Amino acid sequence: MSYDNLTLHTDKYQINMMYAHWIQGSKDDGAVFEVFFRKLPFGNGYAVFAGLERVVNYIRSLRFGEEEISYLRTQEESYEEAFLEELRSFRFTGQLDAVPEGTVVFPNEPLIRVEARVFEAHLIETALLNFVNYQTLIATKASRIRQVAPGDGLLEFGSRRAQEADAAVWGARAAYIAGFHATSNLRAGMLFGIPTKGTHAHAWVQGHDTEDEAFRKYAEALPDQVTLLVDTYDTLKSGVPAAIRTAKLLESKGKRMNAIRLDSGDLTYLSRTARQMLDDAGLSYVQIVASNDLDENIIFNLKAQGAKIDTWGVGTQLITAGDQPSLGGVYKLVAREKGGQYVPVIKISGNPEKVTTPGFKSVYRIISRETGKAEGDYIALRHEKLNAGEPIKLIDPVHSYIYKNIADYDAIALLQPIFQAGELVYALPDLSTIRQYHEQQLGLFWPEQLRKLNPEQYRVNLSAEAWQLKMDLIHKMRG
Ligand SMILES: Nc1ncnc2c1ncn2[C@@H]1O[C@H](COP(=O)(O)OP(=O)(O)OP(=O)(O)O)[C@@H](O)[C@H]1O
Ligand SMILES: O=P(O)(O)OC[C@H]1O[C@H](OP(=O)(O)OP(=O)(O)O)[C@H](O)[C@@H]1O
Ligand SMILES: O=C(O)c1cccnc1
Repeated sequence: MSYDNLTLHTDKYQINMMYAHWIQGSKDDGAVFEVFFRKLPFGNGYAVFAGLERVVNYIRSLRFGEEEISYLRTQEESYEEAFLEELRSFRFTGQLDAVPEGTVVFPNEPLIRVEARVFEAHLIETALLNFVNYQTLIATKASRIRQVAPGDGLLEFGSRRAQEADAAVWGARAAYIAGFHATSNLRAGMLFGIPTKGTHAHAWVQGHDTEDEAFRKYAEALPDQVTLLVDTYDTLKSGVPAAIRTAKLLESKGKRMNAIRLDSGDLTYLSRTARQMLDDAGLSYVQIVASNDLDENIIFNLKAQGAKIDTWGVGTQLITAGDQPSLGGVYKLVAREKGGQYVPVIKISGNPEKVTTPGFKSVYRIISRETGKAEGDYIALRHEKLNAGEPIKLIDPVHSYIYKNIADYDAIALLQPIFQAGELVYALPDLSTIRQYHEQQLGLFWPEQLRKLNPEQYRVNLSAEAWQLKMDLIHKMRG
């Protein structure tokens, strides 16, 4: 059995719908789907889009092999052999547009747009959402952590607590995009080129007769990498003094110890006292790393309390997005081919926030030329042309009485072509480029929109035409 083929990483209902389209002869009809989420996680004011690289790899390697076909045969008696046969030559032949990874994104705007044969478009829903929901969630969590410790070192330590191996490595990557500096996971480092870092565990200290011996042996083995975990027995009475002795030993060999790590207790008190002890010993260059179930709220509080911590090791709460472990991204049909033309479709809900916005759409970030800041995102129908300089009206999609006119702006198209006619046309940027791009993205927004608590809402707006289409379809379907 191969663990690597993700083609059946889909919900059975997708294959059922593909089969039903195949039966009724509509499998080649075009369909347009959009990926978007409705609500920002963690009460944050923005999200950080991630997951595209995985989506690209997935789309490129979609294949129903012998194993997949044989398995499907056992799962549904109705599936005719000719259908299974058709799957053998299945390839993604459609168009996929997406916002680049690292883009700051908001609710209800298309992050990925898929235009493909309905046969193909159905299959990929589950995997696309799986990748994008998780990675965007973790990048957003990492971004919040970064916001509270902008000048400090941030290490991703989550692998052991992650929801399995894929989450560990793709989560480490998402955290790096959003500003973490390194991961402890070597596979993530190898796969993606993320810098790696590591200290040592309590087991190293427990595995020796004394803390002094443990620290000395460790320092002898890795003299240029010495960060010592000082809380195994008693942080201030034995750990820090033993670390100081080890640092002095290193100094006598012309080396400098990197840091100590605190992993329990009151991190403010311990870090302040340890800082003083290190400074008094002439070791002001030795830094302090802290870990222990940290998240953005604890780090914010520790900093407010005056903790003297240079680097934060963050595991569980980051990699599992502990306070909100899923992003509710969805994949919705917005247009379908009928008689050779695309017609817009809508999904109506009693909850106005959940009514989808129909039609084949584009999304632009409207940047004020005066301030250089983003004024709002603007969703328009594909055929609408934005002529820079011509005033546009930004209408709130739910409350149409909320609008603003804007004239002096630049409009940046957020969706980039990734696949055209099934061919990859996008050069995947390397990770450091994505990270820099994310940093630039943050510069487009005001601090009020980026703050962690009760941020100012950034608006995603509809064009007048897109808004009218939505109203017309609501009235039509309500009949
Ligand atoms: N000064 C502080 N203010 C707020 N939170 C803190 C402070 N110091 C530590 N914390 C956090 O409080 C929690 C304390 O964890 P816990 O109750 O498990 O204690 P511990 O000292 O880690 O004990 P253990 O030895 O079991 O690991 C951790 O999430 C830690 O990051
Ligand atoms: O607390 P997190 O944010 O999840 O960060 C990762 C944790 O993993 C390690 O603890 P663990 O008890 O697993 O092993 P150890 O013996 O190395 O401390 C490390 O010491 C951190 O406390
Ligand atoms: O290197 C470390 O200190 C580390 C790595 C993983 C988890 N906790 C700590």
